[in-house]
Amino acid sequence: MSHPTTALSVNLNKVALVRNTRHLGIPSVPLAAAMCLDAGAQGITVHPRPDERHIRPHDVRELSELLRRDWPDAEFNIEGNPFHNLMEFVRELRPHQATFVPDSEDQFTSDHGWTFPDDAERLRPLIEECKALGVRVSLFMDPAAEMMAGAKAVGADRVELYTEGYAASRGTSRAGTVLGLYSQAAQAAQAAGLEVNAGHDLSRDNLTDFLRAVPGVREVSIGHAFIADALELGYAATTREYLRCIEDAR
Ligand SMILES: CC(=O)[C@@H](O)[C@H](O)COP(=O)(O)O
Ligand SMILES: NCC(=O)COP(=O)(O)O
Repeated sequence: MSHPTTALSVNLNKVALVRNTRHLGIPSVPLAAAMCLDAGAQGITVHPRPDERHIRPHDVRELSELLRRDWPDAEFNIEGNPFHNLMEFVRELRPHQATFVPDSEDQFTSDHGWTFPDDAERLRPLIEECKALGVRVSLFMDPAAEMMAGAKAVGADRVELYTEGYAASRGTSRAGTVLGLYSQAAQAAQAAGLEVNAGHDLSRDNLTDFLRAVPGVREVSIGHAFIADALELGYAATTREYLRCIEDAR
């Protein structure tokens, strides 16, 4: 049985970060989205952090409108902490997917996932609200196989495996062991009835090996390395390169 291809969702945080360093409106976040989608990306991800260091509320609204109008088959994934500002965007814009991330307001970058059973009861009503609005819920998780049943029990549709640990292990003596943790976590999630996404520090150098080792990943959301590559190659060529990395894993 042929498995669905892993979707590429381009995270545009770092386009907004550069844009915010002048009052000129360039580089354009919507134009970056259009060029990546035109080149074949299946979705767009943003993480509108409360301090607005990069993606700002107007970016989220403009992208939601752009995708609805011009790219109805593309998915819009909004990431954030549901106890901070994420739910306002979910209620207003009803994206295809909300990715719950347990970041503090001033966090340098995302660096850990939810834990179960600790986080279950406070997450449950917000997950129920998202699903009642027709929004798929993905929980940002460390590769902990033992946590996946808890993620399912609280009502999540998907988990997003936090892949910084995988990226950092590449080229070390722990690489095989660490990759095995991700494979086990993905299998445990799928056995529990969850679908699996992945993201953080994925790149052209590490993506194919990850997808070959970790079965059935539905979506990878990639931003930092993608935008760094796009500074050299352009959005369209970079999108094609990442789609090739995904295809090479099939
Ligand atoms: C949740 C995650 O790992 C990333 O999607 C996150 O958006 C990165 O945030 P920064 O781009 O602010 O580092
Ligand atoms: N969820 C991961 C994401 O959207 C982008 O993470 P990164 O590629 O910027 O590390």
